[in-house]
Amino acid sequence: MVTTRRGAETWAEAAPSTRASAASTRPRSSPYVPTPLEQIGLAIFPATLIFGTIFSVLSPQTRSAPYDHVTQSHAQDPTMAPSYFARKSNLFNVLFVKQGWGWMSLAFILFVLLHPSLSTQVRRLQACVRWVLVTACWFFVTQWFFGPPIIDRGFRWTGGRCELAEMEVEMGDTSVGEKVTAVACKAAGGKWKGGHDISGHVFLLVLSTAFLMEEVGWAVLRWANWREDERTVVMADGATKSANVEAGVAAGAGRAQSWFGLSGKITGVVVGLNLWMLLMTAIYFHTWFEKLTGLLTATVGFYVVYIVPRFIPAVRGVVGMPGI
Ligand SMILES: CCCCCCCC/C=C\CCCCCCCC(=O)SCCNC(=O)CCNC(=O)[C@H](O)C(C)(C)COP(=O)(O)O
Ligand SMILES: Nc1ncnc2c1ncn2[C@@H]1O[C@H](COP(=O)(O)O)[C@@H](OP(=O)(O)O)[C@H]1O
Repeated sequence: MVTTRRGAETWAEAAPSTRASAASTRPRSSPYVPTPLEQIGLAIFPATLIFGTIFSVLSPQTRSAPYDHVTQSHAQDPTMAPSYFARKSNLFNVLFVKQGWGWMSLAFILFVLLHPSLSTQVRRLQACVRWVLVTACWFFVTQWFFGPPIIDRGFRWTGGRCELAEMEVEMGDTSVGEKVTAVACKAAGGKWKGGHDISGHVFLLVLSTAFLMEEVGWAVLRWANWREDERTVVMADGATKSANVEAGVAAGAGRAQSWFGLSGKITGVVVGLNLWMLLMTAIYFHTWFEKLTGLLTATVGFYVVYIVPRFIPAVRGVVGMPGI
């Protein structure tokens, strides 16, 4: 942990050798795990899921509402649902989460275009490369993975299938059982039943929030030099150094300006709504184990895009690091 703070001017004016030696004398966090500050940010996700799950068990209103394990939800009738947020048709779900990757991407694009900390083309390009990587991760897990997405493949691997609806049985239609995606199954009138259904909502909300926290958080933190960078990286010669040694812009360069800007504030709204909806999913939907696997799947994507580059210089050369 850093014990001293430098003014923007001091840091910017210091000779590179002075900066490098200051960096090398600091106690280091490991490049293989998130920094202590990141750990606090990331702990919000399991804490929200644990709190929501405990709340759902303790709340008399939620406990007494009928729950259907096939649809992963409480009774949807407005008179029986334990809350407006327990209904899949709630506007925050339909307009926000169901288009969640779009909203996150919009906030991110605005930040990349408008925030002065991303002033160079290289920084913008590397931020976009990281967006493409997390988007590919989202796409493979929830939309398509050389056929059905990973969530639907996992459901089938764990014994799930599309169960025939009554009408299809009467009509002798057995093709419904062979549907390999949840969407196709439900559209054909079947029930997507019997397997482990990784929570797509938990996955999407955690990955998109962690992405915005990394991209906007580190950029703003270095821009304002509000707190000194704790990240460390493994160099090509194997030495571990502060990420600052690779920084193109001095920490604190924007100290005198607005730290977040309009785009940073928009990101804050998206992050706030994401966390609220994560809490709602935690309280009203899915089993605790499906929420946990949603969280773990998002954690793998986060680790690959944000931690792996810290200890593999060649990867870092392509994807860069936020704020550096
Ligand atoms: C060799 C092949 C290589 C392929 C490489 C693929 C790389 C993928 C990269 C990009 C492709 C996609 C481009 C995406 C552009 C992004 C723009 C958007 O954001 S799309 C519009 C908004 N749509 C969404 O946000 C949908 C979000 N919803 C979901 O993901 C799901 O509905 C859910 C996870 C919320 C859960 O669904 P549910 O049905 O279970 O409730
Ligand atoms: N916070 C939330 N608000 C409303 N519906 C939610 C929700 N979290 C999950 N759901 C619903 O619960 C089901 C399982 O979600 P997921 O697997 O993505 O976590 C989905 O139903 P539908 O697919 O019928 O819309 C989804 O819409």
